[in-house]
Order: sequence, then C-alpha cells, then structure tokens
Amino acid sequence: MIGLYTAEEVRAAEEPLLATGPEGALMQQAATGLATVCARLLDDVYGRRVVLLVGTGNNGGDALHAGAFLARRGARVTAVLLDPERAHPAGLAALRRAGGRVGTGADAIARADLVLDGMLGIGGRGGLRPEAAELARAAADGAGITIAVDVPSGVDASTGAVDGPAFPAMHTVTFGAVKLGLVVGEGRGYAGEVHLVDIGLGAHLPTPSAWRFTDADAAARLALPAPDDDKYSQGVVGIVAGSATYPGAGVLCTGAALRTRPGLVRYAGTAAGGVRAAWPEAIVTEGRPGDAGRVQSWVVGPGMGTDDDARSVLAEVLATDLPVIVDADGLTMLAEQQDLVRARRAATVLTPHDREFARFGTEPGGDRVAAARDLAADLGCVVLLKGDATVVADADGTAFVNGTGTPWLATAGTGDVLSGITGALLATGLPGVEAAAAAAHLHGRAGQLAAERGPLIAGDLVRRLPDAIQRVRGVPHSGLGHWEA
Ligand SMILES: NC(=O)C1=CN([C@@H]2O[C@H](COP(=O)(O)OP(=O)(O)OC[C@H]3O[C@@H](n4cnc5c(N)ncnc54)[C@H](O)[C@@H]3O)[C@@H](O)[C@H]2O)[C@@H](O)CC1
Ligand SMILES: [K+]
Repeated sequence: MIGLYTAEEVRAAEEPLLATGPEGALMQQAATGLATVCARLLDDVYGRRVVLLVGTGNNGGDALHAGAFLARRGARVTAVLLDPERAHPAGLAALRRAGGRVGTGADAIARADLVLDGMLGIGGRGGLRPEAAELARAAADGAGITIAVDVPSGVDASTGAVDGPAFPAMHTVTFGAVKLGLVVGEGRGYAGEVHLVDIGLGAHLPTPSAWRFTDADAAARLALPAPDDDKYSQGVVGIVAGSATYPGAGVLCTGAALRTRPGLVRYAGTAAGGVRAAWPEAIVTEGRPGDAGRVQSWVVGPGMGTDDDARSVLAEVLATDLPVIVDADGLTMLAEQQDLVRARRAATVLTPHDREFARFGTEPGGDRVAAARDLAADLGCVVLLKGDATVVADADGTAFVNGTGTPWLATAGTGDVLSGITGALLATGLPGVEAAAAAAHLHGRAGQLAAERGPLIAGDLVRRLPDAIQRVRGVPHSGLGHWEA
C-alpha cells in the first residue's frame, strides 16, 4: 500500500532530520531531485527558457536551487519573486551565481518552456493572493510545461481542498512522502502526474492518514478458487436491483458479481425476467430477498425504486446479519431512515456520489476524506464516496483513496457495476472497508481497459472484468494495454 500523508505528518518527520543534518542539506536533496525531473521532462536543457515563481518560504528556496542547477546546464532561468525582500537568500544567491536572473511576470511566462511553481508549499494557508493568482493564470495560458514544487500553490496539501485559483500543474514533484491533497478532491486535478523524490524521511514517517491500493494489494484480496472449493464455499451473493420497467441495473449488477467470481449469484426482484435472459448462470426469483435462498452478502438499491415495496425490501435486507452494500435508490431511502444502518452489527457499505451523500445531512465539501470518515463514524459503517478519486472510509477512521479509473467512467450504469463487484468481494468474507477499496481499484482498472477501445458503456466494464482481474494479479495476457503502477 502507498501511504498518503498530511502536511503536519511530513513536517513532524522532517524535524529530526533538520535538527541533526547539516544546514540546507534536506533542501539540496529536494532541489536536486526536482531539477532532475525537470531536466528529464525538458529533454534538452541547454538554451531552454525556465521561469521560477518564487514565494517567501522554503518552497521558493527549492525552486531557486533547482533553477540554479538548470542554469548551470545552460538553461536561461528567470526568477519572478513575489516578495523580493523575503525570497530565500541562499537559493537566490545560488541562482545568481549560476547565471540566473530576476525578472517580472506574465511576458516571461508566456515565452517559457517550463514554469516552476515555488510560490507556496506545505506552509501555504488559504487561497492565492491576487498577484500569485495572476501568475498561475499566466502559466495556464502559456505553452510551457508547468511543474509544481511539492504541491501546486493554492491546493491544501493535507486535504486537496482548493479555495479560489490554484497553479495548474502538469506534473508535481513532491518530497519525502505523497501528500494526501495531491491525490484526492480538487487538488488531484491541479497536481497532474505526481513524482516522489526520496529525501530520507522513511523511518521518521508516522502511520499515514490514508492509503492507496496497488494492484498487488487488490490482488491479495481476490480469493482464488482452491481445489476443494465448491460453488457455495466461494461466496454466494444476493442481488436486489432493477425493476420490471428498468431491468438494466439488475442485469449490470448481477453480471458484475458473476464476473468478479463468487461461486454463486442469486437475484431477487421484479427485474427477474431481464436478469434471467441476460445471465443464465444466476439463480433468479421474482420474490422477496427471503425467497432467494442462502447468501453470504447482499447488494441492495440500484434501480429498485423508492416505493413502499422497495422500502420494505430494503428493511428486510438490512435486518439480516449479513454484510450488505447499499447504493442508489437504497441510499435515497436509507437517508430517511438512518437507524436501519446504526442498528446493524454486520458490515454495511454505502456507496454514495456527492448528491446522495448530501442526503445524509452534509455536503462532502473540500475535505472529502474527512467527510467520508465523519459519516462512516456517525453511522458505524463503511462509506465509499464516489468521485474522480473515490474515497473509502471506515468507522474507525481507516481511509483509502482510489488511484485507478478514467473520466470515461462517468456514464450511466457504472455505479451498478461497482455495487456488484463490492457485493461479490463481501461474500468472500473480506472486511467491508477492504472489499470496498479493492472493488473501487478493480472497477477503475476495468474502466481503463475498456477505455482503451474508445468510449465505454457500463456493459464493457462487466466484459473486461476478467481481464482486469488477471492484469491486477500480474498474469500476462497478450493484447492487453499497458498502464503505469
Ligand atoms: N523544512 C525543510 O527544510 C524542507 C522544506 N522543503 C520545502 O519547504 C516547503 C515548506 O516550506 P515553508 O514552511 O517555508 O512553507 P512555504 O514555502 O509553503 O511558504 C510559507 C510562507 O508563505 C507564507 N504564506 C502562507 N500562506 C500564504 C498565502 N496564502 N499567500 C501568501 N503567502 C502565504 C507564509 O507566511 C510563509 O512565509 C515544502 O513544501 C518544501 O517545498 C523541502 O525543501 C524539503 C526540506
Ligand atoms: K508550490
């Protein structure tokens, strides 16, 4: 798992190194790593125009030292100082010695091959002031590569919240540990590709605030069939989704559960005809959940409607002592009867998008990890808050931020697929928070595979799930695309 840290956690880890190491050593390490990434992205450094946006803190110091490095390699480096009296003295001296100069704003940015944002780092508080906002805008309008030092200025490094304008980075070179704000919420959109530079914080870092799954983490949670397994011992999922008028959600959800490979999938509900036609492998009843036969987990909600029948079916499922994942219409009803969750002892996973989340009382706001954590703690369940980077939080505060996916996933029915995957993983006996995090990871990978062939529809996710599972497990498969870890 990859640890994700707040600014405070990183600061605390830096302290012992700053106290014992030679003055400026940590910054030299950071700036060298930063300059190395810049040089790689520029390809040829000689003669290239580099503009440094320099604030008053150590973040500006990093930018100035990296600028000095690039100037020594022949780049034409101009530093734009937000407050000339307070720019990092050693960094500024190093830049001048290397032949860099101090200049002014927008014109230089328009001509730059690379703009380095050293305005605010983890010491930044609140939004960008007007002059800084103006420079960020000029960088966005320019043709040069934009690189943020440690964190894009204007982004809260700990939460990903953005208050007003922020620096639009194509790349962020971050030091010592991946900051939470680079991978979640609005911050993720400003950070671009994140590069981590090791500055030796390792042993000093605390347990991180949140985690990100790797492929190996997801694979470790996919139980493979053993020789002595039968269809019942591998997990049996029950699905309550879709309706006679709208069978689609039932079909997608059931298909996703089947393709995630539990031993058996049962369906109970009014979309029975459509589900039976699409998936002869499923065991289907028109009746109530209690008529479906034994299961080890339930998926309830997608497309089931919100009438009185639906309400009583939801209550019946939540009254069992089995793990349950609730989505869509199920969430709409649950928001009005939250005690149905609080009363449960078995795992409950709620998978709201922002509007569904808000029905439980508060908008997610800028700090999405905190929002998911708070609702999970309040209800005593797992909350999977969907988004560009989906957040999964447990009642005890354990949190995951998903790192897979593609904007193409923003299409009808993809949520039904996520529900089916989550239900299948719950049926194998995984703790709710791990089932949800692994499901989000797998769903994103299936989306990436499907998107390689162009615009995707939800059914493509179901079709590509077996490939995604094999790829996550590291099983070579010719003809599948390539993705970064
Ligand atoms: N501590 C260290 O030795 C190291 C620090 N590093 C760098 O240093 C950064 C942290 O440095 P700092 O603690 O100096 O903090 P910053 O460089 O983030 O900036 C703090 C300065 O900006 C001002 N400021 C805060 N919010 C502002 C706003 N909205 N508008 C205008 N000014 C604002 C503060 O008054 C302060 O002067 C890291 O992000 C990283 O880039 C790295 O070089 C690694 C080593
Ligand atoms: K910055």
